[in-house]
Amino acid sequence: MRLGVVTLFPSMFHVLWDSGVTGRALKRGIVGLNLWNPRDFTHDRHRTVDDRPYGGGPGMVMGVQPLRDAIHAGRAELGEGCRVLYLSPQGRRLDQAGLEALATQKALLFVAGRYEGVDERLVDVEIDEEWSIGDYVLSGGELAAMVMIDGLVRLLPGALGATESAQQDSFVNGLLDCPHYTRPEVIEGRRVPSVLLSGNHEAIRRWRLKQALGRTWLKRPDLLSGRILNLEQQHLLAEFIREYQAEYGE
Ligand SMILES: NC(=O)c1ccc(NCc2ccccc2)nc1
Repeated sequence: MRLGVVTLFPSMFHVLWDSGVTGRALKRGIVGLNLWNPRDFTHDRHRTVDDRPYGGGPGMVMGVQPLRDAIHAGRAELGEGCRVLYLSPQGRRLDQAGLEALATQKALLFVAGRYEGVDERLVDVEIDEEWSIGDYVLSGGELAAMVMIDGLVRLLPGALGATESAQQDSFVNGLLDCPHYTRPEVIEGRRVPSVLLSGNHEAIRRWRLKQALGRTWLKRPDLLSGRILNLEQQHLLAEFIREYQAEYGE
């Protein structure tokens, strides 16, 4: 998959090369990442990248010509089939299903807005999809783009080692993750659940599934309302609820 970002702060993206899953995927060529900075497409002495809003008011808008030229350069490099995504609070709310849909694309060009955003006519003409990573305002679209890139890369074949893919599975099947434990066996008098020390892999699998179902029921019942549970899952969740209510009443 080929990725591109149009951003006034390209140095922010260097962390993607430094760390873990994304760094390895980039080194292995599983994913490519190119950056285009509108400031490199300015022609005035001050390399101006912002402009005043029509209608007045506080704040500035991203200047049209440098941004448009940067987007065109990115599109030219990534190929005409690339989808141009704009990060903004007005966009479609990102979730795992959204990441999975985007991961099927051959090339994505993220446009990271700064200031008050981008001229609406550029959004209409240049942007294919608008995405939001949550209902809050950030100083720019860069961190939102990095969140999406991290989530996307993990879904590409070969990006995750055997160990990391376990974590992916837990949420991919739409449930919250089960609890995790490591040494020492006792912390502040709290022991590791004995099933995890039993070596009984089938019992451990069922315990982890039961915990994932139970925690989803407790913390995010909305994730359960939209899905069918198979017989084993129904049984394990019922068992969790029975034990929970015996323990905590209500
Ligand atoms: N919730 C998000 O995904 C998000 C994306 C960008 C952003 N800030 C940049 C910007 C501000 C206003 C208009 C367009 C872009 N803040 C939050």
